Amino acid sequence: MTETSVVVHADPDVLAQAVAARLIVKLIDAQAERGEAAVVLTGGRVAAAVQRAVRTLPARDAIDWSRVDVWWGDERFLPSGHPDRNETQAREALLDALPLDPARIHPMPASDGPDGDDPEAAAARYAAALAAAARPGTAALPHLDVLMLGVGEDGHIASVFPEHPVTYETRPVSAVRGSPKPPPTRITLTIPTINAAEEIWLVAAGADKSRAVGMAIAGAGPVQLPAAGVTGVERTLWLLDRAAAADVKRSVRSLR
Ligand SMILES: O=C1O[C@H](COP(=O)(O)O)[C@@H](O)[C@H](O)[C@H]1O
Repeated sequence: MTETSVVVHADPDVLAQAVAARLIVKLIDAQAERGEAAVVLTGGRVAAAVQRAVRTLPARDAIDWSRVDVWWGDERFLPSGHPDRNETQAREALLDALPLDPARIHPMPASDGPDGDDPEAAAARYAAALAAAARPGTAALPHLDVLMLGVGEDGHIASVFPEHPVTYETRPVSAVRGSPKPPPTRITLTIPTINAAEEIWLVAAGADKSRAVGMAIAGAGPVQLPAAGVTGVERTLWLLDRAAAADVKRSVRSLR
């Protein structure tokens, strides 16, 4: 039975600190239970703030980072090291400061990677990497303890944009052409893959997110508002600051 909760924090800084603390505990618990942990990162401003907060929290040392797999929910299809790549952001904000096993860091391919400037081939390559990490006898995905998502002003999550054909995609990973948000070419996990994660955390801050967040929690259509279409296998958690939560009914908020 999946559980959905909405947790509201005072401001973006408190939100980032609280999500970082929550993520550290989640990874500690996953390692205690399974011996390893897997997190799916997202890009964007709140994600970067959370990543920086994890770096500064001493409790991060309670995690055996050599047994953490790091995946991405989406990527801007740009050359390796480009400052707008979600991978570059995460490496600078957090990953470069951690004793991770390089073999367990799984960035989405870059546009100057093994498939060149071919996002469909790059998406297929990432799907193959996910399948290769799946445990024998399970679906073509590894166990994903927590998958983090930002929420766009238009209600997009990862690189699944409203009314875009990718909202209907059933393959595990998709190229995205014609993204309404730059850059136009991206790679994304699709909704069915996102929904295979044990927990999904949607993290949003700022008044410009309030309309999309309010409509998604109220149950909008997932094609019109992709944030409305995600549900973790065990848990879906909305982690918001007060401004982003302005249009969320008080009756559905679990904490303030
Ligand atoms: O382009 C993207 O945007 C979303 C949201 O970013 P934000 O800065 O508004 O928080 C992000 O979740 C996604 O990973 C990224 O590619």
